[in-house]
Amino acid sequence: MSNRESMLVPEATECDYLPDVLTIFVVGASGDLAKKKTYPSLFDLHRHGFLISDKTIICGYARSPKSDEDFRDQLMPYLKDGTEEEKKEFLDLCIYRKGAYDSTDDVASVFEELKEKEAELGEGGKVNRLFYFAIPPTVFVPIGKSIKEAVIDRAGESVGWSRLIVEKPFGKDSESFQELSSDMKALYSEDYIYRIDHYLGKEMVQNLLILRFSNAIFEPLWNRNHVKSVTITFKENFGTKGRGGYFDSYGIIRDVIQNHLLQVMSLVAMEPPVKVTGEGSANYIRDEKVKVLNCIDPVKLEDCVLGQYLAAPDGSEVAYTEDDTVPDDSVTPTFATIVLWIKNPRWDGVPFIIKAGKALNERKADIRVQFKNAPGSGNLFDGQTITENELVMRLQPDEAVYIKTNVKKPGLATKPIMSELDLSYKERYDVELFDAYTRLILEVIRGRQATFVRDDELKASWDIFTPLLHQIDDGKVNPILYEYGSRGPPESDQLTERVGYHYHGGNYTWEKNETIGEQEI
Ligand SMILES: NC(=O)C1=CN([C@@H]2O[C@H](COP(=O)(O)OP(=O)(O)OC[C@H]3O[C@@H](n4cnc5c(N)ncnc54)[C@H](OP(=O)(O)O)[C@@H]3O)[C@@H](O)[C@H]2O)C=CC1
Ligand SMILES: O=C1O[C@H](COP(=O)(O)O)[C@@H](O)[C@H](O)[C@H]1O
Repeated sequence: MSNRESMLVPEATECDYLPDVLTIFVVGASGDLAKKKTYPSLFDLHRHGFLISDKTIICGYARSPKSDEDFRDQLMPYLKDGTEEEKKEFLDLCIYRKGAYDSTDDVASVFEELKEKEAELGEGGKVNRLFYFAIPPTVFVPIGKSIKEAVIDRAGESVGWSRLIVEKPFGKDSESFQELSSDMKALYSEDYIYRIDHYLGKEMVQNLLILRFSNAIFEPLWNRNHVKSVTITFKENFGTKGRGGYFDSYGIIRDVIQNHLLQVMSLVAMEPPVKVTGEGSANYIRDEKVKVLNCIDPVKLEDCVLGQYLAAPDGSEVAYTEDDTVPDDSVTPTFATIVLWIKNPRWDGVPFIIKAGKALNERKADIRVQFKNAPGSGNLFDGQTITENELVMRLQPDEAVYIKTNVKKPGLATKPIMSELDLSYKERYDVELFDAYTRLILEVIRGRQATFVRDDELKASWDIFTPLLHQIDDGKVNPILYEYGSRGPPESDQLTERVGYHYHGGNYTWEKNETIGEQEI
């Protein structure tokens, strides 16, 4: 058995749902998300043995008419990696039915057919049902109501669990979130609902709690006495790429900061939960995330820099406002650096810097914990440069954890240089890292809610950003313009420096698998 297989198999054997029939009902199956993420992830689960052909029904549901064959042809180009035979076997499981989202009758009539299939496959055994909402939030409640009346309320004794996966955006501010949340709560209790934030499914984000709490070396340092700043960065080297219509009414804060990056930050900053894995851990973890979010004051304008991208200097890329789907006078930010302050005994005074932008110089996401300088090091080393240690966890591309550390430059001189303790995943592990969606759908099937966002977490996160978002929506803040392909507005570096982040600049170069410099005597 290869290393790759050995890392997969124990997971498959943990799946106690496998003997039951599983019906997956994908609402919005004709849409972009379903094609690009939901179905490819279901395919991944199927070809790795997490979904069993003669126990699984996958039914797509949306308003447009389509035959099963047409639907399968549309999915085919999005299925990557597997063999043609694996693709065919998976697509044979996928059927498509048309219906309205607000029609209990339409959903009921599809389920009449599905119940027959379930009975055929189940041979009297148990049936579980997963409903995936790959739809805009405006239709969460209508389809939620139709499913409840047509399926959940009429579930017979053979039905085991029913679970709902819902996708962001969960509102646009505190008020719209509350409205959506109370409408959904009137239909479903919290244990039915799995709110996806795909950043929680990324390998390195899943690694955070293990790294923090299973190593004796980190937790004693993880506080205001030793940490100087924490930076969470998200950069994309492309613009809104035709998604300007959606993006313009959201902006970068609603698009990635209020959700993905704040989720990552709450895992970095929270107190240890009662349990990280096993029985009860989902609520223990989420309790701690909410607590830390509730210690953050709403963002003040002076703690943020907003930007919007211009065209590329060589003319190869157009400015944000030149996108046909964006109004010419839009002031929607495509870049933001925001400093958050956690008012609790662990973090009081430590800046948590969240930086996110589109059309920048590179694509990357990372977490950077910068530690304070070693006490007395200036004197000990005769004024030679000693730089602050940094623990960096790179989420993408190329997952890595490295600690920037001062060591003696190899050779005869006694000169400190910055080097790294380096764990690069590609070099260390021969294992397929699954897409975040694949991982998260499997977690839903296993009934593990820890990596899904609870209602009260969302409330707390909207409360942090809502006053700022309203100022932006009211046109009270003009973003600073930056060139496509740059690092964003220079004011961002000025802000991070002002709050205490120290950029090491030319003191450090990473030279993969190469020797460092000339030997000094
Ligand atoms: N295992 C591995 O794969 C390892 C890879 N490396 C690589 O080595 C390189 C250097 O690593 P590292 O030192 O961690 O990261 P960088 O030097 O790229 O950046 C460090 C931080 O400084 C910021 N920054 C960059 N330029 C400026 C500036 N002019 N003023 C203020 N802030 C600035 C960056 O912000 P911003 O992102 O916004 O530009 C980033 O947050 C990277 O490419 C890294 O991937 C290093 C160690 C191990
Ligand atoms: O949710 C979103 O995330 C993507 C970035 O996801 P990643 O996994 O590729 O980092 C972002 O491009 C998009 O604008 C946003 O809506």
